[in-house]
Amino acid sequence: METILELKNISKKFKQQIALDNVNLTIKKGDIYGLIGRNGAGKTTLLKIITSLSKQTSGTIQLFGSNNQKQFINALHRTGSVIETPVAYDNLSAKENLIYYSKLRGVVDNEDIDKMLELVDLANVGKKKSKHFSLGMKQKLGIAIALLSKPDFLILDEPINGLDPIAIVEFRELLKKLNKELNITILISSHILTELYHVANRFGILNQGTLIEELSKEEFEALSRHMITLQIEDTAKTSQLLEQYSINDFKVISGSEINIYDETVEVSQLVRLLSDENIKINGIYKSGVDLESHFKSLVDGEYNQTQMEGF
Ligand SMILES: Nc1ncnc2c1ncn2[C@@H]1O[C@H](COP(=O)(O)OP(=O)(O)OP(=O)(O)O)[C@@H](O)[C@H]1O
Repeated sequence: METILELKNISKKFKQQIALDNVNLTIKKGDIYGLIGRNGAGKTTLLKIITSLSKQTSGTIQLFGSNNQKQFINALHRTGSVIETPVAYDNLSAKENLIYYSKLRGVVDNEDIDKMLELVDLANVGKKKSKHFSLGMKQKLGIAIALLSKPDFLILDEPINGLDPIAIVEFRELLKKLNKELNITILISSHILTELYHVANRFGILNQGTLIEELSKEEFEALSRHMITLQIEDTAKTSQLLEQYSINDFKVISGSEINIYDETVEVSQLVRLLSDENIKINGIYKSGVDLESHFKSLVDGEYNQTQMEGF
């Protein structure tokens, strides 16, 4: 899969303050990459560096495989972004804003503008000035402006911030549509993990300027699953027994431990099964980690694993 963005050892210092510390990150074509971090983690600084609004103190950026400054600038033309302040003009309507920006960028095509308004669901707002738009509408207009030059890569800084729940759902649908139908790779930041969880396929967790973890959606899903951990002496016999009782969603972790992910299985049922077969149980407990807890554990060093039953 083509690499769209590769950051190598990106660092940024503001006088004595280190805002980014050796960030390495790769985004592949087709990704919706969620960059998660608390306020002040360095998200905006990183996105500004990628889009050349700010210069890194050290490290390299490859955008669409660029190997020099000229190629990087060309690659930037394939990138659209909405970072920090909304760019729309308050006294212009959605359509007038798009006409203004398309003229500015030399890409005037009224048909395209109408399509764009339709795409972001602003086709019916008529002459309403953008200063009277809701936050969600302003965000959509910002995206429409960024899409005017038909980018292959879209960078959005906290676009979900402050939206109401319905606007969040609509916004996620829009991002999925851009990704699936227009093949746009997306980098999106947020300080709320669950906001990105439903839309992104890969995640990077930024904490105090350091990218502390990169995870795929599947890895996150595996983490958030609830499970029963069995500590027994005979994992082979236990595995056979589980299968015999159609409990197939389990994993042998070591010679003495099995994790069972099937949420319909009860601890008491397992104890009975194993006792009937004279399999010695050294320990059995239920555990689970939700996403926000995992995020918190990474940034705070606390791990919210609950031991509910054990002996
Ligand atoms: N121009 C600047 N001068 C000095 N320090 C800065 C500047 N821009 C950012 N910083 C500092 O760098 C750190 C990272 O800031 P940044 O805005 O990138 O974080 P963020 O993750 O985007 O946070 P938020 O979610 O609050 O926008 C912060 O400590 C911030 O104070």
